[in-house]
Amino acid sequence: MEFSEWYSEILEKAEIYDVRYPIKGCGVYLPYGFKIRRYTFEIIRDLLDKSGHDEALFPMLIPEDLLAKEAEHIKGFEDEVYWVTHGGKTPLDVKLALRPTSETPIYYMMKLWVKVHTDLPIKIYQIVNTFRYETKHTRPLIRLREIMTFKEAHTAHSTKEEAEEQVKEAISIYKKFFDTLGIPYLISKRPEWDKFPGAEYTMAFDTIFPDGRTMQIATVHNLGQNFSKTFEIIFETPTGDKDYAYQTCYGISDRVIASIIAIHGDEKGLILPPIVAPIQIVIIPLIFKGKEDVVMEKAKELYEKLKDKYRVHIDDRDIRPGRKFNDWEIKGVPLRIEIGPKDIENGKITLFRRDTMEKFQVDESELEEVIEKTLNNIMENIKNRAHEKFENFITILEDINPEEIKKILSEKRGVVLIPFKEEIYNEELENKVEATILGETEYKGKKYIAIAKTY
Ligand SMILES: Nc1ncnc2c1ncn2[C@@H]1O[C@H](COS(=O)(=O)NC(=O)[C@@H](N)CS)[C@@H](O)[C@H]1O
Repeated sequence: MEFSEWYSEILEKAEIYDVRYPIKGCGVYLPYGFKIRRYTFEIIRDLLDKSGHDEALFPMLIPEDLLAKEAEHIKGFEDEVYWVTHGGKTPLDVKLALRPTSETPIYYMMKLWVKVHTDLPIKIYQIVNTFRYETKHTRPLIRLREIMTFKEAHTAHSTKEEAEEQVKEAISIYKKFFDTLGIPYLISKRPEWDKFPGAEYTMAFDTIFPDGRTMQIATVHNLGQNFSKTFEIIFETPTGDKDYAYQTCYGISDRVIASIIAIHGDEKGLILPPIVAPIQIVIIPLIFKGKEDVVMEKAKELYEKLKDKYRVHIDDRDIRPGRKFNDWEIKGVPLRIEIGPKDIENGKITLFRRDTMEKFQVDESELEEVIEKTLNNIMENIKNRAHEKFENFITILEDINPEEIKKILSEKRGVVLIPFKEEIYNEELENKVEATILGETEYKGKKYIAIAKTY
């Protein structure tokens, strides 16, 4: 089945997301999908909190003059901003933008907070919805008009060096985040013509979807003093001089959820990394006539034993076991316990792991140890599989050959790496190869220009 068809179907069949909301580019997180989102963003919250960031919350509405303050920024977003023009029947004297991203409201406030160098650094983030009137093809969780899970971090520093260090810290935080989820990535410095509006430079994480196209799943921007000069975020230095703050910002969105689904799934459905699985272990009682009680009793006993350590669920619906197996395989539940009368007699437990679809038996006495090992092994296995597929999508060429690059990108797809050469690194290279220049990247110790067809 073609990837985008598989992707749309799995969102519905695994009850993750409902696209039928009556606004294009907007959709609904169903409870199962919402839990995946919650566990996923708990990981990034934890990483940010443990590296000195504080979570905050800013208004969604931005007055027109504020949004337009930084020339590059508004130029980059003016075609994508949603405007509020009325309060009820009353026309507003100042149009209000629905935040496409929150540099302007946050930096307006930072001006009020920052006076002396000891007020710095500021390292805050928020996880909110943002709005972009995307004109390209919208896709659920991939290209939204209401970006429902937009984690944006914004920092301000008293030296250029510290801001540079912050960019490095943000990159390492995202590396840990995607490594924890088993999502492979290539880190590139975006070309000048494709950096974030108002930034000095943009570092981006791109992954490769099953259809061979790349997806930008995170970005880190060094803003220099562009915004602090516009917003007058001025501080007194230790020597009593005045200087403008040095800033960075970095963001991820629902695309992380889309990547978990797309990269780890198989033809059967989702395969969820245990760390984000709403149900990590599902217990299926195999009910045989006259043995209902003994089986249910054992199922409940196992549930009690596991429930404090794992997210475990007993599927006691009155339907055939095969139906239950199918439902939970589609939903990507990493581990299944099947419990029937014969097993109980022999003190055995049958386990099924979703990633390899293999069934195996263990003595009840070793169940907990085997569960812990198997869940860890599932994570390792799906991460290795994802990296293998990712590496297979990368083609290194000795030199630039537009025809060969076009051929690779239309047949094999993925990312083409050509040795970095300043003289060819410009916008017309994109036209020559009829693809996107992701940027300059380090790959296995060498510097390349990365080229791909992207989402
Ligand atoms: N329309 C969209 N739908 C879903 N995700 C999006 C959309 N537009 C951007 N993103 C994701 O949001 C991330 C951050 O967006 S951004 O424009 O690159 N950067 C910012 O807005 C900066 N303020 C850092 S938060 C992108 O890397 C991309 O992964």
